[in-house]
Amino acid sequence: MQLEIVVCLVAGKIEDRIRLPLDATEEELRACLIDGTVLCRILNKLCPGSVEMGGSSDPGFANVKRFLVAVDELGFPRFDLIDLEQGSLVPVLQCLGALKSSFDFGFWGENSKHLTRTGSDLLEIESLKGIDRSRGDISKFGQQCTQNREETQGNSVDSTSQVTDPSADLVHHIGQQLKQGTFVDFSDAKILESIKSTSLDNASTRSLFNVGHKILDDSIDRNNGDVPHCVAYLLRKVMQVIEQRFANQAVNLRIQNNIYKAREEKFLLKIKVLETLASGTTEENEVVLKQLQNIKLEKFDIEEQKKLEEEDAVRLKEEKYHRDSEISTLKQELELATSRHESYCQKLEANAKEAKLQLERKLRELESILTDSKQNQKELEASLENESGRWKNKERTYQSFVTYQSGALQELSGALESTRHEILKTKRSYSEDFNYLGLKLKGLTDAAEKYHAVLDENRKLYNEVQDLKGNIRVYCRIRPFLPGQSQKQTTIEYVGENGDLVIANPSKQGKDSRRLFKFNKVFGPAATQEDVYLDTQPLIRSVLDGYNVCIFAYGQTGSGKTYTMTGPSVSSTDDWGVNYRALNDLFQISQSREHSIAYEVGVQMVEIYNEQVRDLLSSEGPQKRLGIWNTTQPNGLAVPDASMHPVNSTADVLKLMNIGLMNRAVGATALNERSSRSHRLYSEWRGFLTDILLIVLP
Ligand SMILES: Nc1ncnc2c1ncn2[C@@H]1O[C@H](COP(=O)(O)OP(=O)(O)OP(=O)(O)O)[C@@H](O)[C@H]1O
Repeated sequence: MQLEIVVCLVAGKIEDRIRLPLDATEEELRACLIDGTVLCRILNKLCPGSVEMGGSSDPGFANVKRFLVAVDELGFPRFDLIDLEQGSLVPVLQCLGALKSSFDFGFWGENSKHLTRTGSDLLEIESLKGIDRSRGDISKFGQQCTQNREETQGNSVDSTSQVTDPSADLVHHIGQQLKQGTFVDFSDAKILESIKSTSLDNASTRSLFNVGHKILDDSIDRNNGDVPHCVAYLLRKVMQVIEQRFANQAVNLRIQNNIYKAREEKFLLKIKVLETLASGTTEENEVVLKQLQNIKLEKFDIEEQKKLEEEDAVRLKEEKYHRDSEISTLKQELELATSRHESYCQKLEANAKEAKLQLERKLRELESILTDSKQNQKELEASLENESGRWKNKERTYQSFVTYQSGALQELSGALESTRHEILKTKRSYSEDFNYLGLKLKGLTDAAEKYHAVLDENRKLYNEVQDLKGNIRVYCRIRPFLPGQSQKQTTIEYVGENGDLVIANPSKQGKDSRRLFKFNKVFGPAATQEDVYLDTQPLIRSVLDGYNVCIFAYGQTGSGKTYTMTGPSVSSTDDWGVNYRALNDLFQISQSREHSIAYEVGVQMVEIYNEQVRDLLSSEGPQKRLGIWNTTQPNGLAVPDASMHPVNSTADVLKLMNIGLMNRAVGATALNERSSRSHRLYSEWRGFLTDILLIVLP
């Protein structure tokens, strides 16, 4: 393949042939085009006079610069000088491709027609499209040219239509994206990029119409009536390119028209000259005739050419008419699409506003949540810090504790070792002592046996002393006047140390006006609870030695029986009466003897009222009567039928007494009426015995 064909193609005739081999490299092509002469010639042949060409001796790249200025003015894609100098040749080839495309379209009028006749050469330019533009592979370009030549040999103008259109890729690309709906997602910048990358300006007008149709067909196929913004933009771009081309074409037609008019005037002038010559000499006429024949021949050629051009003009007009109608249809569709697109845009804007509001609301919510979270985080961090501080303190404490313990352990193990030695030593001495003590123990056992015998003797003697003191002892306690009785006259005239008591009876005269009573001891009004108990205490030991003991209080109502036997209050031990003190001693002595003797203590609580005996601790209730009180019965005051309750401490007795007292209160009737035999004994002295309490120890 030779580049000269490119030159021939656009120049119409071969001048300054520059030969390039078929497998020309990129550098060979660059060397061919570098001075700009070839480029200027191509452009001048396409559009005569569009570039003023300097000589090949012009300094620098003057011709290239002129070519680029002219290309800019004509609205073709350009390339930079640097591309031709050392960069990629792809932009250069794209520029030539655009020139060729405009040629296809017949944009260049006369020249284009000339060129269309050189169909095979045209294919060489077509082969420019065969270059892998992205890689600028020139060798491929050569092979493609050869291939195209072979394929299209014998074909003329029509073969151009079979050659791949540069914008076919664009149509296919746009169709694919419309089908996939990916255009909808494109931004304007992306669409622009896409349009640039697919060389919309280089596309043929037919292809641009195809693009328009494709967009509209796909828009109808998609059935939703909406034309995406980017598609509308592309459509507008296509329309602009087509309009620009038609405008350029109209300008060109006007230029050609002017050229034709000038030529016509020139021919008319020539005809006039010929007519003038017709009236001249024969020699002159022969010369003129020869010239005339030449002119006729020339005229015939011109007429032929004119006829062809007229046909072209008609064809172009028709084509223009069709394209005008297509343009108006496209414009209408474009307007429709624009209005749809605007409404779609408005809808989108409304949606976007709503979405923005929602997002702002969500953002506020999220911000508040974030603030809360930060607060929580701070609190958690603070508590974590406290906790970790606490745990560190604990750790330190435990650490020191462990250190201390391990020290103590070491000490203990040392002590254990020494103790072990000590034990062994002690064991040895113990066995020695044991043998020694065994002997001693035998002596002690003998002594203990003797001691028990002595103890029994002692006990016997003690109880004999108690007997000697009297089996029945009667004590008298004088109750002090109660509050409010201070004005009362006392009936006690004399209290003897030996137990004598003289009572005065003011109602009687003479010898009967006073009477002497003899007791074991008389306690005065100032005697304490302890004083009263001291005489009773030795008898408690006799109880534990197996003797029967009975302590009871006898006296008129209000004489102080309960006070003496129980006490005014239980809370203070000083107030305790005979009962509590006796029980306390009973348990103390029994505990002190527990190693040698086991005692069982039981409690009965009965009430004798109107000679009727009632069991106050009976499980059958306080109303249970045990029979008639009879002082002559063999058991004396003991009541074998009353229930017995085992006790181990004074507290147990107190509990039982509370129960008994409660039962007594529940069962008591007509307490005020007293007619017991005992009362009758002292009825004679009732009036003046109210301050006397008898304590009887049988
Ligand atoms: N030695 C005393 N010192 C001070 N107050 C006493 C003394 N003896 C009795 N009293 C008081 O006299 C009042 C009557 O005493 P107490 O209830 O003991 O009589 P009682 O003989 O038990 O009467 P009853 O037969 O009606 O039960 C009580 O208020 C008591 O505190």
